[in-house]
Amino acid sequence: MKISYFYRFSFRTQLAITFGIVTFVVLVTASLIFGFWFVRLHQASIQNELQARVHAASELVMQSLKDRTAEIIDLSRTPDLLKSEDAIAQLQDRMNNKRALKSEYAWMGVANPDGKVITAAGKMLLGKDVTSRDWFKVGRTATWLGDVHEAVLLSRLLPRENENEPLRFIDIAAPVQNTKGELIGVLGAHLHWSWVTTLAESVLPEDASVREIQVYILSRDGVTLYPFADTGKISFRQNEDLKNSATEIVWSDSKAYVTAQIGLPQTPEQHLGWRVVLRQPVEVAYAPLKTLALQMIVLTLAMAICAAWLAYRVAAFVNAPIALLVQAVQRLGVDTNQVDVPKRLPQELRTLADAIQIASTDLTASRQELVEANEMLERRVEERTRELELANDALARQAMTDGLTNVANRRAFDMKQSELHALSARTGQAYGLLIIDVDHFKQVNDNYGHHVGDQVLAAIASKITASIRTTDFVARYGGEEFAVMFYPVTTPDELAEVAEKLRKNVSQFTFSTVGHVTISLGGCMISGGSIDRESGLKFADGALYQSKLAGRNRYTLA
Ligand SMILES: Nc1nc2c(ncn2[C@@H]2O[C@H](COP(=O)(O)OP(=O)(O)OP(=O)(O)O)[C@@H](O)[C@H]2O)c(=O)[nH]1
Repeated sequence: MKISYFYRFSFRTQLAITFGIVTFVVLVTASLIFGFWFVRLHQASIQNELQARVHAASELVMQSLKDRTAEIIDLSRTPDLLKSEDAIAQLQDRMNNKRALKSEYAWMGVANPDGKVITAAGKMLLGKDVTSRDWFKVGRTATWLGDVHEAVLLSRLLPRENENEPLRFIDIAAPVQNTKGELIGVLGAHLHWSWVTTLAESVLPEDASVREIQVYILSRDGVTLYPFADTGKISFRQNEDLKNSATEIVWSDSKAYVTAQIGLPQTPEQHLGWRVVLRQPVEVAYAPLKTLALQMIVLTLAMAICAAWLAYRVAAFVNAPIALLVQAVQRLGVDTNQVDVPKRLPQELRTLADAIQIASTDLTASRQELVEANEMLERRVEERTRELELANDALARQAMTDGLTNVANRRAFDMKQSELHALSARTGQAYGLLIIDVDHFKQVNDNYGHHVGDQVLAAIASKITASIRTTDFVARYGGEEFAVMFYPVTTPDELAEVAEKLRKNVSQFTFSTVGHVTISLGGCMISGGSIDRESGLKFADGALYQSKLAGRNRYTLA
């Protein structure tokens, strides 16, 4: 995993992964060390057990051979053993008893110096010539313990213990001498080889067959003496040193065995050179280790899972105050209220929390100031906007209003007429237009001054406005001229009625300083769909002119 990729995880996950990996490595390392140590211990234990057993087997065989040899020596040195017929008969009784009590004795007897058997247990081989037998040859001069060999003379006389196996013995012999030290006979005994092998096998554990532990007896040359089935077939001597310790050895069957061996100690009476060996197949001996390894793997995995869970919990625990601080910092940018940071924190985080608390306090105060400043600014903008709107309205009104008479000016008239003209064209209903001119106004100016003239114009405008409906429109059309428009007009009578009403109201009004003033009017009904706006104005102007010509203070309709 790339480091940069690692940093994409949350802090908690990073902690969990780190704790998890460390714990896992420690667990696996500990398991490997413990496992290796335990394997070595177990292997040593198995090897030690086999070595102890093979040692016991060797001791037992050697001690038993010693005992039997001692018995033969003891018997051979019995005074007057062959002195008389009675002594020989007694010897036979003793040999009979010994053979009856100790089944390992297959045969026991005495041959005279010429090699003829003169007495024997069970009278076996009595009178037979044994001069060619090794036990007799060596036993003439010294105590002798011979190596295992197949029965020759006795093979027909004794039953076989195992049909598949020849009858085999080991021989013990000792010279029998008279008081002068002259040889008078050789005492010999044949011991069943099976007795030796049974002794060796007696050290095996009860479950030896299950554990496939086998005992071997090898000759000095490494040839298998026991078990008979493997005689001459199995050996390991070619490749291995002969040492009295347990080790793993590949035998001639190409299989590895835990092998414990010990050489039979040699004594003055015996130079057999046998080697007792115990072996157990490695895969069987160490089978429990496989189970143990499996158990350890399962245990390690279980512990790793527990450790991972624990790491996740520990990471959560360690990360909890940091997560709270992160939340507090996130709220700094969102909450308008002051942020409360957690109180119970480690020393380092406490310092950080204090800094966040101070920042929150400052931020809240700054935010409050900002809100207030913003509100004030908004209020001022609203005020200014309202003032601007009022000023704009005033300006708009001013632009459309005649300053002297306070009614609409000529521009406003033009716009209104265009509007009404279009409306009329769309609806098909006519609008009325009256153009009003003050009669002999020049004289007012001339007689009373321009200022009084202005007052008269303002008063006439006021009078006109008061005489028409609020929905009607009045404008100062020119110097001393006014115009009135109303919509809709259906008959000329309606137009005439308004014209007359205006004329009458003005003429009947008494103006200060000036007294009575009259007006002349010219009007027409304009249908927007029939004529254009300018043509309508010309018609009204023409009618006004007619009113002037006709003597003034009247109205004319075009
Ligand atoms: N005081 C004053 N006089 C104005 C104003 N505008 C125009 N006049 C005067 O109004 C007079 C109009 O005179 P004329 O056009 O000759 O007409 P009249 O004297 O009214 O005579 P008739 O219209 O023929 O009845 C002029 O003397 C203009 O100076 C104004 O705003 N104030």
